Amino acid sequence: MGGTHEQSQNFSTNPSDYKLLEEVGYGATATVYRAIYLPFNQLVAVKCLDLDRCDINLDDLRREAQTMSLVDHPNVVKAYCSFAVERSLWVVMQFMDEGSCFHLMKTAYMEGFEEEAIRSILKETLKALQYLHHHGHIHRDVKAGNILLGSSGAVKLADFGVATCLFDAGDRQRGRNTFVGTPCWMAPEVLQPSSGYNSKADIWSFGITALELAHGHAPFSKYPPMKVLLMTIQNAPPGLDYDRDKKFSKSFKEMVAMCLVKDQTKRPSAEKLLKHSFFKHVKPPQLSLKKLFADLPPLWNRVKALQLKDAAQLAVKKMPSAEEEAISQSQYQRGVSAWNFDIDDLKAQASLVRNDDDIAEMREEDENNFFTNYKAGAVDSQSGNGKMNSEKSKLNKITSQVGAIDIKETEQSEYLNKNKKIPESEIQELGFPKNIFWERNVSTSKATTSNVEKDIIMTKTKGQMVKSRQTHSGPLLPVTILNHSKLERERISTRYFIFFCIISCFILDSN
Ligand SMILES: Nc1ncnc2c1ncn2[C@@H]1O[C@H](COP(=O)(O)OP(=O)(O)OP(=O)(O)O)[C@@H](O)[C@H]1O
Repeated sequence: MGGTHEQSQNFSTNPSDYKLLEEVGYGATATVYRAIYLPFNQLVAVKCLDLDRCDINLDDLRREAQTMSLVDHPNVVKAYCSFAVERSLWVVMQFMDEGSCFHLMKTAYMEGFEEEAIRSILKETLKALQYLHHHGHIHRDVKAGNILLGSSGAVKLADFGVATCLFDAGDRQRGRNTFVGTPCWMAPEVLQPSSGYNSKADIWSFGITALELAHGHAPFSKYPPMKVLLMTIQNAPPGLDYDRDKKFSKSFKEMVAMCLVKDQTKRPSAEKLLKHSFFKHVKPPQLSLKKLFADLPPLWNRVKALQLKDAAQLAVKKMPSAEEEAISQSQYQRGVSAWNFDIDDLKAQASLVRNDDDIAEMREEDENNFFTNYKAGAVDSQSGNGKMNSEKSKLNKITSQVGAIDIKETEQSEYLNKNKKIPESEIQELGFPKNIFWERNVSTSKATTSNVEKDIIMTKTKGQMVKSRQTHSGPLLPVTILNHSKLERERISTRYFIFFCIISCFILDSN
């Protein structure tokens, strides 16, 4: 599949050849470490997939990882090898030292990037899609969390293949209370069992990703998955708004609108989209992207700070629904990922569809409250002194369950320490400008703040990964990627079930 663009020596499958350094990322099923491959003294990323969380078939997973190793394009993250280490699977890949666009936005660009940076990121991503589609593959998980950046300005699409397999084999077996993809990035035809989908579904996801990069969150991300499914089918496609998105160019708006056409046959191919005027006068990514990271601490400190923030938020939410919140956050983080759904959860969510506006409203207020209090009054312009006003009565109810969270500025770190035992020094040592997470969020619109919490990633424990006995290993072997007959069959039946749920909801709604 193309020429060699990166170092392609054989990497060993012996875990003791890899020295794991800091944690540089985490998703629903994996923790990613910066690591050194000792024989070559080369920096790599090691993605440790927790098989207990996934309950997957190792052979399926290895087949997908093998696919990744065959992909060879400057805009696709290269996987070197994979092997099992006790109850985890390690995937060794290129290290991208600025992490994902998703994490970068959560750290420092909560309202999204400027158009110039978006243009570069999208153009490089589109080149990756053009390559994959040309070779007959569908990525199926295009989203900001899977677009990785390097400090030199490199942009690479990640998670090709592995995620697909994981979600197929893992989630469905685990049943309720496990992770579910929120279908924010999912094309409408994926929900129509009769129509089938093809690479044009990636173009829809690409359009949604463009909106995610522009706003800091994907459209509909504040809603529960079932609601998103319904909105994707019923509503007009999301897009850049004439009024709200004045700062973006006409050609950007046009390009996004071309991707987000419900009729997949009317969507352009990646190749055609690359010729759109929006991508004509793009600066080299080295120029447009480098400045994004200019004043930021190293990736691992950013990731650690995000985890502390998550932990603090979960501490504030010590109430019966805290577990739900954690799941919800994970759902958002995980995204549409391979377009598979947890049937039991969808059933439960379907029964909530009528009330989810209330839920969303409550969450919005709750989130506003968190930031108001956590930032010690800097956000809540209405109350001035940080106390809640009558419009936030629902929130009062929540906070009374949580306990006193109306913290004064001087009490902020004390509060953190008391509730999560996070040393203040640890927060300061991360080297952030003061309140970096909130800098771009002060006095933002309600819509923006409301999505912050959804975008937060569940905190994960590092201790799950064991660096010991190797139980199953092997080099990556060439195999075909599209060999998912059993998985595909399951996927199709799942889609029929979803379709059935949706029809039921329509009937319920019309009654
Ligand atoms: N090669 C890499 N170099 C640097 N950081 C990486 C690399 N791969 C992944 N990451 C970081 O780790 C995060 C989680 O990785 P990944 O998305 O693969 O995990 P996951 O569990 O499959 O997530 P999800 O299920 O949410 O897609 C990414 O968002 C990114 O920030």
